[in-house]
Amino acid sequence: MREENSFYVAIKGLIFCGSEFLIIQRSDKSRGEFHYWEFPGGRVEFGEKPEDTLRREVKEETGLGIEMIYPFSVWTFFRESNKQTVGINFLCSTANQEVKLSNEHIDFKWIEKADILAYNFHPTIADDMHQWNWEEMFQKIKERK
Ligand SMILES: Nc1nc2c([nH]c(=O)n2[C@H]2C[C@H](O)[C@@H](COP(=O)(O)OP(=O)(O)OP(=O)(O)O)O2)c(=O)[nH]1
Repeated sequence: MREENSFYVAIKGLIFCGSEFLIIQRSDKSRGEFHYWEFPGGRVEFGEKPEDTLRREVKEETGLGIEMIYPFSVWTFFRESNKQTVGINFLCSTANQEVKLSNEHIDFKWIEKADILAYNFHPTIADDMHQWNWEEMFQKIKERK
């Protein structure tokens, strides 16, 4: 029998600390896309405000507290043909680089933008990253200091 369609909203954070931002590597316990690098965040639960989702997910996945700056991209992702996620990425900052991972991830790195090609992101994220307005994000981060 064909599985029902499902639909989620996800909020993810590009979290800067100084000129570096945080990437985390999915484990075997993730829902899919195993071992790819990604950005912290996750699905909105019913009744939740998106800002609260991001703070909750970032806390669960990394232990970090964040400041949210602005949403900079909107995306769509299909897992199989019947599970759609619509996502929003927020630029964020944090004062602290001490990360405590959950069992959904196996590694983390604080990297500079010049380093992204060294990491294996899911192709859909890798494609999107080239479209992001990095200049604008660096400017906003600089204004915060
Ligand atoms: N096109 C595009 N796809 C993205 C981006 N970020 C992002 O995680 N994805 C895709 C690839 C990820 O493996 C997938 C994760 O989807 P999801 O948030 O629903 O699933 P999850 O398993 O991480 O959810 P959760 O357990 O953390 O709640 O979404 C992005 O910026 N652009």
